Amino acid sequence: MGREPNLSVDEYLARHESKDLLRFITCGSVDDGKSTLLGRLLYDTKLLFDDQLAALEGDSRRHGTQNGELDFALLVDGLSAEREQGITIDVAYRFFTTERRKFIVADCPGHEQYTRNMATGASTADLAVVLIDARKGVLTQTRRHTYIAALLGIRHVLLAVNKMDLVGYDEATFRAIETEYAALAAGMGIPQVSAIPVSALRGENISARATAMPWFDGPSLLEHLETVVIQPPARTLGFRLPVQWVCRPDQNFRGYAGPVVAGSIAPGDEVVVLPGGARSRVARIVTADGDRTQAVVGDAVTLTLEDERDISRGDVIAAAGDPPQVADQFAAHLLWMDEAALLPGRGYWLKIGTRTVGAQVTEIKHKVDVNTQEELAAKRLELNEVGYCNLSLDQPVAFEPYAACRELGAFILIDRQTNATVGAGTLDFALRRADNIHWQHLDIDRAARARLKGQSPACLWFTGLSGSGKSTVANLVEKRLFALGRHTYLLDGDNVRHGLNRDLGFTDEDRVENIRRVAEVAKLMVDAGLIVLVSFISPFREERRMARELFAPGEFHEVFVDTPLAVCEARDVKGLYAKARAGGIRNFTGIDSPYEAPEAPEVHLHGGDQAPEQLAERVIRELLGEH
Ligand SMILES: Nc1ncnc2c1ncn2[C@@H]1O[C@H](COP(=O)(O)OS(=O)(=O)O)[C@@H](OP(=O)(O)O)[C@H]1O
Ligand SMILES: Nc1ncnc2c1ncn2[C@@H]1O[C@H](COP(=O)(O)OP(=O)(O)O)[C@@H](O)[C@H]1O
Repeated sequence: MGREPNLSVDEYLARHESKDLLRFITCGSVDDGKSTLLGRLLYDTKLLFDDQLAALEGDSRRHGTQNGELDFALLVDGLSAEREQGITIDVAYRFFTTERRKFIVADCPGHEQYTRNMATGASTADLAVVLIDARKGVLTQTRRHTYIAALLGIRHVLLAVNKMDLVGYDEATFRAIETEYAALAAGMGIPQVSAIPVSALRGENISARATAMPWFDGPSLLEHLETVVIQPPARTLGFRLPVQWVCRPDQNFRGYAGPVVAGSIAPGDEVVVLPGGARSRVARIVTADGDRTQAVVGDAVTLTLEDERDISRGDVIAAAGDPPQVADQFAAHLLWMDEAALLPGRGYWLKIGTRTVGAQVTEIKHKVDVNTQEELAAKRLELNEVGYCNLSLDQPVAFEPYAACRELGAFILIDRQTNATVGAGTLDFALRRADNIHWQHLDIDRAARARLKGQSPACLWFTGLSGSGKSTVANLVEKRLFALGRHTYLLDGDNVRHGLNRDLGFTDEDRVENIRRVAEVAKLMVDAGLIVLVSFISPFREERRMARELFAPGEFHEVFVDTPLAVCEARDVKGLYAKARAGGIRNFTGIDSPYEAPEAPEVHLHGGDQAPEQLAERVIRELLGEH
């Protein structure tokens, strides 16, 4: 048992390579006796110490592509990519081993504020140990833990009914909890539950069978962990390999390296590369130990193909006869992990497999109360909340429903500005809505329209606090352009909010949608050949970036009307600042709603220092290129 001291990591890996690996998560709180249970388990099996685990992690990352099953990269990959992204979600991974199996246990705190930690641990786990205090029975947190485990695709639960010593090792108490929990788990789609009565404190039924509970003839907790058979999902998929990198050591060799996440492959097999759709056959399966005649799930290999194909990181190489679907719109569960709420319509990076694409949540169908599984209406998701959402990606990706394949069905969302992992989710199915809508080709194109008007279409995007002078300056600029014979249109926040956007208020999510719509309108108008002036507070950097990306390079000019809050407040033409200060308006920009100043605007106007005419002149010079 355990790891003999003085054994090098390489020797250790070699010796234990052949044993299979069980990843599990422990759910429960300190009060349930989780620490005692884990402590005892690790003590009884003479755990591998944490610093050695750290060394092992480092080592297996260096040797990462070798065919070893002991791929610790998985610990930091998948949903825990937040490490790469620079935020730490506290999940303690422990490693131990017995004669029969190797184990990785993710020990996550149990309270509701740690839901995201639990999800991180659960995302790579095969089994969950759910702890219950025999005196308390099934609690709200039991429901929550089971729901998160089920959401993250865990199909096996070991229900450890702990503190049996405190209920006199009473069988009826145990059976009642077992029955109640079985119904709960079945309702959440967990097919396999094994209940075991234990006393972590007394060591009853932990590694050795209990003597105090002769009525229980099942295995001890450790025996169960050592012997439980983890069934793969029902449908066995064809070959899938997400390309991690393209290996080109010289002109003669081009290999595609990555993990085999489903199926198997042999030289000569026909493959398709997705999302592009190119086809070829496998020429060689290359590993550090030489060529192979076959690669199967769990292997990390490098493939070469018979034909030269344009393949890059993020593509999926798949069995030609049984490929995954490709789509850009999905229904998905999403667990929000960031202090700042998820805002539908905002752009995030989405990472699935080895691919990263731009993405938006287009709609929150409902959020799910993690404690009761009640479905509630929601316009945003706060930290640790779960929502069922529609997702829209900027480009199509190859995917599998999470229930069929975790590696191609799990995704994370990354904030585009901070690079932090802000959400993690599971794809349910592709939405077919966009399939039958094609971009209509028009013979009169934007260049033709612009030529007729004799001007270069552009978007002048004014941003700044309320009262900063956006409308005043934009208005002057439009008059000047009009006098010069230019075709223009001014979109003003106050006006657009009376019509197109009359359904929107001033919450963060409504402002995101406000800006998204007006940016799309501005884009159409630029397409029509106009010089469009947009005058909206547009307080968030992310949405201004989104607007900018809708236009061709050089077409979008961000004009920051930088007037100090005190000046705007002193002007207070509409009396709104006074109202906001008095508490009469909530979410007022600059008072109790943020304004994120532009970092690199094309034009930076100091609205408190210069007259509107001078400011307008600077904008005209920027637009007409007379600097
Ligand atoms: N809570 C709150 N916060 C900010 N502004 C408020 C608010 N409530 C009403 N108003 C008035 O609405 C105008 C801003 O609308 P916008 O569409 O430009 O705002 S945003 O871009 O969606 O943030 C803004 O007009 P301007 O003064 O022209 O900027 C205000 O007059
Ligand atoms: N550069 C400036 N100097 C002095 N007053 C200004 C200047 N720009 C605008 N104002 C005045 O400030 C008030 C608010 O301007 P407005 O254009 O309505 O701001 P916004 O559209 O950003 O809310 C108006 O009364 C306007 O006359």
